[in-house]
Amino acid sequence: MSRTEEAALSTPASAHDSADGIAARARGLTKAYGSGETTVLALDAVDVEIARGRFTAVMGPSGSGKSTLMHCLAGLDNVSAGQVWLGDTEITGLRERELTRLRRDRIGFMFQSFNLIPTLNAAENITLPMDIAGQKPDEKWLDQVIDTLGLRDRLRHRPAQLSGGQQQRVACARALASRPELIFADEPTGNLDSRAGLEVLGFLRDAVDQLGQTVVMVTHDPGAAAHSDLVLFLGDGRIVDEMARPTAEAVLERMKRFDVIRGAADSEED
Ligand SMILES: Nc1ncnc2c1ncn2[C@@H]1O[C@H](COP(=O)(O)OP(=O)(O)OP(=O)(O)O)[C@@H](O)[C@H]1O
Repeated sequence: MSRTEEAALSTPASAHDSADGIAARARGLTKAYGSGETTVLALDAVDVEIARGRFTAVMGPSGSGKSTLMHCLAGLDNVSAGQVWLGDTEITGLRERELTRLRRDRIGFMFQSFNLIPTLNAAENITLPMDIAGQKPDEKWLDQVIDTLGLRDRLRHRPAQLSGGQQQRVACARALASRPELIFADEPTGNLDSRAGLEVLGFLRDAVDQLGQTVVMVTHDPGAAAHSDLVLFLGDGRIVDEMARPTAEAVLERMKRFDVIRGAADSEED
């Protein structure tokens, strides 16, 4: 392991927050679905920067554009207008093959459904994306991820022999295994009971604080968002607010204001 890598492993998140510490960026990001009268503007000229080495949560009412934002930032979906960069690479305009390689090499994904392969054990599931890509895992890094996630004594177990929380931890380790520049997590606690959910949030937090990773998490849960460094609030396809060092109470209060606006709009329609 190089000195820089060693330093990155032991450097607190704040030290990663340098002027050039932008993991992903969008300018004028616009995404429309459909055409003509049925067009839905899911993202409306969004400007956003995702700080490197930080944990960012994305919240907002249902249909506000959270998943679309995540998909466009991750190059999973093409944009209608605007530009997206991953680090210094502009991904808007890349061909599908280049995008696939970029996603594989530089991005980790965690979804609500763990997407583990039932016939493979935990260790095999963790390294599967790298095996498919023909990459050799950095064993020291992998060891650290496995220990941080407390999976050492579960590596030979198949998904069916693991609890929901343990399965999500395996999915978390899989997302971290190739040491991606950016991890996108879409409702990673959505299918877990509150204890297992808390565990996974703790591990995402550790991935940022102890491993220097960058995490972007879409969530509906103010308690989950409280584990992040910064919450971005989306409303009708725009970033309408942000909150640093969030608490569950403050996030809940902010979310209630969306309900008030929605309630007023509904009564106008009546
Ligand atoms: N494939 C699609 N075709 C048409 N409209 C879509 C498509 N995907 C999303 N939309 C619309 O775009 C808007 C934003 O959707 P998106 O899934 O990003 O919202 P969200 O904030 O993630 O919602 P939720 O919290 O309910 O998951 C919604 O109005 C949705 O109906």
